[in-house]
Amino acid sequence: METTFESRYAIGPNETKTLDTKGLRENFLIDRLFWNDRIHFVYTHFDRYMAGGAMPVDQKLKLETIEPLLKEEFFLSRRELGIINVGGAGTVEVDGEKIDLGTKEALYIGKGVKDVYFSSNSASEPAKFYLNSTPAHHSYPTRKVTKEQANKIELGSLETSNHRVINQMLLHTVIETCQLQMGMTELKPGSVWNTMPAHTHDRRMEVYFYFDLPEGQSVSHFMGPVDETRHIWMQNEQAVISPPWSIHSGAGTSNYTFIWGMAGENMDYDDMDKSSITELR
Ligand SMILES: O=C(O)C(=O)C[C@H](O)C(=O)CO
Ligand SMILES: [Zn+2]
Repeated sequence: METTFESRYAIGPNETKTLDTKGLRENFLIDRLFWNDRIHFVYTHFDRYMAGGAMPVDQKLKLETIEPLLKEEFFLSRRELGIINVGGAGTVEVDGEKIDLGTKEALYIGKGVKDVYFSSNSASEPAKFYLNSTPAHHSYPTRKVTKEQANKIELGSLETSNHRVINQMLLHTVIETCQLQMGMTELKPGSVWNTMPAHTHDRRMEVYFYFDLPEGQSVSHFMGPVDETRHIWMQNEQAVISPPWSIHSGAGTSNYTFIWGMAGENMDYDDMDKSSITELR
C-alpha cells in the first residue's frame, strides 16, 4: 500500500483576490481523496489541518507516519484523528481493537495510538474513510459516534431552499477532543443551500467535503470575505479548504450531504460572525 500527500500553504484574502479560477482551485479545492488501496492526505498550513481519504479495496491499509511531513515515529504521535465512513461497511483496527464502521458512522482516535488499520467488508462496495486530523496535546479515548448518537440541529426551510439537519458527531458536547470537531449536514430533498445565511469564524478554519451528490449534479461552493465572494464548482466527493477569514456556503443543483471539520482557537460551534444574505457581494 502507499500513503501519498500534498501540502497547501495558508494564504490571505489579499493574495486570494489576485487568483484566477485555476489559482483558486489549486489553493483551496481538494479534487480527489479516494484512491484504490491508498491513503491520501492534503496537509493545509491553516491550523496544520489534514484532510484525507483511505479506501481499502483488496488490502488492509495501515495509517503510517508521513516521514518528510510529520517527522514523527507514528502518525498519531502528536495528532488526533476523526473518521467518517462515506462508503460501504468497513472496520478500523485501533491498537488491536476492531471497530465496525458503517456508512455515515464516525470514529474519534486520540493522540498516542500507534497502530491503526483500515479494511472493507466487501471489495465490490469498499469503505471510504474520510479522515481529518489536527495537532493534539492530550490523549482522549477512542469513541465511535453513530448518527443516532449525534446532536441534531434542524435549520432552514423548503421555502428558502435550505432545509437541512446538522449532525454534530465529533463535537466537544458529544465526545472529548483536543481541538478537532466534525459533523455531517444532510440537505432535505428540494433544498440546495448550505450554511445560508453565511458566516465566518476568524478563530477557526474549516474543511467541507461534499458527497451523496447524484450523478451529473454539482455544488457551487462560495468562499471569500462577505463583501468579496468567489465560487468554486465542486463534484461529488471533493473537499474544499475554508480559511478562517472566509465564508463557506454552497448551492447545489440538487440536494446532497457534506461533512464539515474544523479546528483552531476555540471549540464553540456557535461562535460565528453571521452575515445577512443581502450584504453578500
Ligand atoms: O449547514 C450548515 O449551516 C452547516 O453545516 C454549518 C457548518 O456546520 C459550519 O459552518 C460550522 O461552523
Ligand atoms: Zn463554519
